[in-house]
Amino acid sequence: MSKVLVSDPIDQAGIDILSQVATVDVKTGLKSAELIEIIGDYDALMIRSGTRVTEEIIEAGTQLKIIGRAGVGVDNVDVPAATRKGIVVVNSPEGNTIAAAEHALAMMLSLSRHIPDANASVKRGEWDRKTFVGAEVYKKTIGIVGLGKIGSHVAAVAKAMGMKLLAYDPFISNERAEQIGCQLVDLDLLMQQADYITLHIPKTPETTHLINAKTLAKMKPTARIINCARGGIIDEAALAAAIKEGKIAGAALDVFESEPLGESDLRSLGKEAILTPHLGASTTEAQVNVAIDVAEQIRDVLLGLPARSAVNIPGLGPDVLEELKPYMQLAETLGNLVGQLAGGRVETLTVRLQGELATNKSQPLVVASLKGLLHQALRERVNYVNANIEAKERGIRVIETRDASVRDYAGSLRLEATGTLGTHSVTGALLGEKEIHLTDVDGFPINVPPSKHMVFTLHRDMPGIIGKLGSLLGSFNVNIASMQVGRKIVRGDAVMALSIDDPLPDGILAEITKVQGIRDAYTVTL
Ligand SMILES: NC(=O)C1=CN([C@@H]2O[C@H](COP(=O)(O)OP(=O)(O)OC[C@H]3O[C@@H](n4cnc5c(N)ncnc54)[C@H](O)[C@@H]3O)[C@@H](O)[C@H]2O)C=CC1
Ligand SMILES: O=C(O)CCC(=O)C(=O)O
Repeated sequence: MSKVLVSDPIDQAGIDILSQVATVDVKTGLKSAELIEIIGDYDALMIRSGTRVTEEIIEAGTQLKIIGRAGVGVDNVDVPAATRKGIVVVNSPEGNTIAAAEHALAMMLSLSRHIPDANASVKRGEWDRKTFVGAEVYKKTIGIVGLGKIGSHVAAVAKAMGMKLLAYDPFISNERAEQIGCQLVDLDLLMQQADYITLHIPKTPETTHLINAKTLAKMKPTARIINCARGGIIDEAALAAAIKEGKIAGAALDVFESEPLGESDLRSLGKEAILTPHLGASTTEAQVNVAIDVAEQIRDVLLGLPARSAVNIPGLGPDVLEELKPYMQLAETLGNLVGQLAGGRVETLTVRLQGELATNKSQPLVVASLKGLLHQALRERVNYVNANIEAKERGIRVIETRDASVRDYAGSLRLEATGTLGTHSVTGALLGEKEIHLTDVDGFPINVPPSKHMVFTLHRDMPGIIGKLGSLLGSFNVNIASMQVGRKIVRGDAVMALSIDDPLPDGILAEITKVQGIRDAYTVTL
């Protein structure tokens, strides 16, 4: 049975799902060295923001197949290191969207009405109404940095509260921003005009210290800034100084450069600053959502199925996966088949999306084709994560083409492999949405479902040849399950595809090619 390590607190709903397929150990608060010591025993690691998954941990995780982040940000995982090792990294892109957005909005209202400090003063026995005079958000301007899932929800609620919306997000179109009711502006203008600035961007090298002494200096003295995204996007020392010097009115922070927050100037600030201990996703609902979302993906990957929200599989989002899943299986099967027909080292793989398939994203199908192609060489070491890298390292050139005019089947996929031993091609389609059929081998039309063990021959279409091959296989006790011949012209060249019950015993392929009229023979195991 597989083993899963859960190294941060995760809702029981997730543990229950993992337990269906694995032994689950929950060990929270581990130091890095302790994690390195035990990670080698586990097939999967499930974390929240408390575990930093470094390259060292990934190197020590020799059995690891998947790292599941029960949340959005994967900045605490060395994703490139995981990708190099073929480890899938998944997250829960939407499970805590509402929780994080509501926390940011709660921070904005708390800041404008001094709720935390007013509450603390009443609890101390005071009744001070003058100190806590606040400001309304109605008709004020909110500047949203990052108009993704969380930023968009913040926008919708802020709009309903009567706020004017500005947004900075270089990756969002004006049309999308308009739909949300936001005016897209550059960061400078947003910093200058907003009364409340709220950050909803990932932490990347580009966003680290995006908000610094220089950008803070552009804010109005009455403006406040909220960070419920990631610590380190704001330069904390510069922020504390700006508040102390009265250059801005305040800040609310849920996330910090170093967590838990240690000694910091931020802690000495008064009611102008509100600090929470990374609570953005801490609602009962969000924790159930993310635990289920990520546990289901870990379960699927441990069962050999693809994950719906892998962050290190190019182009494979949940919607794409849903639509392309059966075609990915087709691509993988064809890749495996053409790789075996090609035999030697493959130098070029041409992936052609045909018919209706031509309008789809090609990247996931290319990755699946490469996974199949490399299967003979790498077995389970190749997966959707590292197939591209492995192909590149082997110098395999990938050419993607499309031909929407091919109409034999609704959608079909053609792979052509050129290598040291020549060129071979296979085409396949789905019948009844899921059933894979080979529709062409080396340019000869056929229509057979692939089976585990197959023999293909290239032969002359002439009387008696099928009988001779059948007798030969029979004499070696090889049972033929099905057989089909594909030809272009009568008595010309033809391809025969045979499904056999067991692997072809050693030495028989050479015997087959001795049959008069048979030029080439190949055996494959899929
Ligand atoms: N405090 C907490 O507990 C939580 C924090 N988060 C944080 O919130 C962040 C945002 O989450 P989502 O909205 O779900 O992500 P998302 O991916 O839907 O949206 C992020 C947006 O940021 C934009 N962006 C990227 N780089 C940018 C840049 N340099 N300047 C401006 N915009 C940029 C993207 O175009 C995208 O629209 C996450 O990356 C995570 O770090 C998420 C959940 C909970
Ligand atoms: O796991 C958590 O509580 C933090 C959530 C978070 O920061 C995220 O989802 O990016």
